[in-house]
Amino acid sequence: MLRVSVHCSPIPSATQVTQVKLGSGYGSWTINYNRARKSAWGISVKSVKDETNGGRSSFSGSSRKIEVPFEQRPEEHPSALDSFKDMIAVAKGKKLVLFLDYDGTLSPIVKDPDKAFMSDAMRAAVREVANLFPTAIVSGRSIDKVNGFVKLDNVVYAGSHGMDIWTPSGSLKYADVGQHTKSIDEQGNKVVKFQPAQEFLPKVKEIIRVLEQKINTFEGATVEDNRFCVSVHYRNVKEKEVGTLKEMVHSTMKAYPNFSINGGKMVMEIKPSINWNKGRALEYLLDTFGFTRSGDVLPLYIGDDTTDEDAFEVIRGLRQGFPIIVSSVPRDTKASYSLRNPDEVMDFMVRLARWKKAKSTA
Ligand SMILES: O=P(O)(O)OC[C@H]1O[C@H](O[C@H]2O[C@H](CO)[C@@H](O)[C@H](O)[C@H]2O)[C@H](O)[C@@H](O)[C@@H]1O
Repeated sequence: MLRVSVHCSPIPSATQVTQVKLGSGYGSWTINYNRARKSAWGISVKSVKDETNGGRSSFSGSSRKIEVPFEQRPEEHPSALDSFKDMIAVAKGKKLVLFLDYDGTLSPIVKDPDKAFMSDAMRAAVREVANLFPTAIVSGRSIDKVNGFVKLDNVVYAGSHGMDIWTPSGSLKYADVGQHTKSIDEQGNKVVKFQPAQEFLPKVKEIIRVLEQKINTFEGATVEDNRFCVSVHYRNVKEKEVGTLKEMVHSTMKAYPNFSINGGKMVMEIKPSINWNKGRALEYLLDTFGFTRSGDVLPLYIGDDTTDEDAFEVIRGLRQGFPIIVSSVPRDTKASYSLRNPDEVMDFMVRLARWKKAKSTA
């Protein structure tokens, strides 16, 4: 008899995994979920024990992630492409505002963060929607970097996970939260910069210096300066060294109690511990776009990573709008819709633009 131990994140209730089937050999697994539960995602097989064989483990080593085909996507996160008609029916007569994350949303995830370029076709799609709807790019990167990738001047940018927002007008409503600085950009346009983590800048620079020295012993590890935040990348670090690298970062950061560490896609995101995130950035931007307390605004946020969840949560709280997760596998998320990858994001934007133009012509 084979007994399979499954590791789940988060830990499921006994009824959550309803059936486990083994395929031929130990490499093929089918796990059926209890779809009534929303959070049974991210299941991985930890071990297989053959009880006829003295209980010896037949599969060992690191746990194997089970990728559940998206066809099994629970209905509460339907495809935004398949649901397009329903979504535009809701959007009729309302004002759509677009928020787009960068890495993993507009550009595919690649090994080298400096080479996460977006395609020309994607840029054309973003330019097009931004001509039709107020559009913001909300990224964990520094504004300079994300601007360098996107290269569009008809969008507004929020970098450093929303801790650096550049808009034409700023929002006086948030004056007590952070500093507004007026300046002129390279094209000669007026820019108001909102930077609620200004005071942390010297410490951020210090953290970068310290971590850059310490990661030298970890081949493949890099530290990315995201201006008000720091990313420690371990995508290219040997698997067996990742744990030690993470411990090193956690122990280094004990000297900086005013900062927090969050996990992302093979990255540790270090951020000032202030009550500000991509969700609050979304609220700020809605305000600068002129939609505070507007009952007919529909924020549409597309993002792929953990820090985007704050924005999904805000949209859910507003009870109006579309939070969309980009993922090829089911995930535990606060999003209501899903798209599998940046190609689907592009298709979605193209359809959105086509719909808006057809509607305007009509
Ligand atoms: O908010 P985002 O725009 O999605 O930024 C989040 C982080 O994205 C980048 O890292 C991720 O993408 C890299 C390029 O594809 C990939 O190599 C890395 O493993 C991913 O974690 C960026 O480099 C980080 O600084 C951002 O915080």
